[in-house]
Amino acid sequence: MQAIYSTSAAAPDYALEELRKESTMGSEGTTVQRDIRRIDLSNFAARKAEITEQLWSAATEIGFFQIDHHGISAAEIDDAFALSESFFALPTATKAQWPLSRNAGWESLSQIRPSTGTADQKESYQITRPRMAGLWPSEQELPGFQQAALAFEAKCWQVGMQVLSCFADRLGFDSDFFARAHAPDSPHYQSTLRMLHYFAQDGAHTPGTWRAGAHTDFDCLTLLFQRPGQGGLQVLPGKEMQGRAWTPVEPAQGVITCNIGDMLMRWSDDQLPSNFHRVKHPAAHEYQGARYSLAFFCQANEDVVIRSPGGKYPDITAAEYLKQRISANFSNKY
Ligand SMILES: O=C(O)CCC(=O)C(=O)O
Ligand SMILES: [Fe+2]
Repeated sequence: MQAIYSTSAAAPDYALEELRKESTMGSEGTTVQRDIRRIDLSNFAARKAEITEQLWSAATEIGFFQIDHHGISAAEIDDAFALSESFFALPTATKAQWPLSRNAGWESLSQIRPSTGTADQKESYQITRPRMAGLWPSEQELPGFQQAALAFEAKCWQVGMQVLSCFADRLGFDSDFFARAHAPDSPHYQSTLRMLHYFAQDGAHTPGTWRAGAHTDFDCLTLLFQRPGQGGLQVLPGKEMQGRAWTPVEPAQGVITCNIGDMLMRWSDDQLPSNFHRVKHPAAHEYQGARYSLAFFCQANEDVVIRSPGGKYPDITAAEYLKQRISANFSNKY
């Protein structure tokens, strides 16, 4: 795979500070255990003030955290993984009918992170509601897929908006501010459900490659589902970024790992830090099989203007913001 970007002297001149930062993050670094906070969302309406305090301190101090009792059952998560596995089991020629464009459709070995300059060793299928014309498997190819995938996407949206409503309260916006900014019935909706399949490890990996190279997410908030036994995710807390000491996030049944993304970092005048994360190849003594994960990216609708309370950054529409980030990862895919 030809690298488009490298981290050498020829590194491109990125317009956004977020991209410049990312282009320096490709090195191996070290690993260190850190406590990963788990926040219980049960009885959300009655406990919202308490949950908000816990989310806010985890998000401002660290930038990633886990939630449980969030309203998506373990069985629903298992079903979503089964759906994703059935999709990736389709023949390559079938999946190639639905090529990725603007966060919708299928790609394989095509995402080149500014941090590494090499392609992630994975395939993914992304669902962005208004952009799916011609990109769904037919009922013959995968019966019930579209309906089940959209139902799961809607559940993720609900959870994402609950968490964001807590941040809205603390940022001085009204509680529904982010739900309006991510309104799913708008033609400008651009939140994305991403199914990911990291290939089984077949011998030693090519040096310099990653299952997913180090990056911060482009969005406001990411909900990430992992399968027990299929680890590899490592995170770097925003405030401790300079130390390059990565922390493994072990998968746990029913739990959602959450990241703050760059869009919300900007929207909060940097109060809520995004954090770098990556997916490493399994070590020789670890499970070598395929890894599946599911990510839901809360990305404000295209027509929404990102204007932070303190005005630290100039206004930018969510459309323009994502366009710059996606263009730096996928050549000609926006
Ligand atoms: O698969 C994972 O665990 C992480 C995926 C990820 O970080 C992404 O797609 O942005
Ligand atoms: Fe990510």
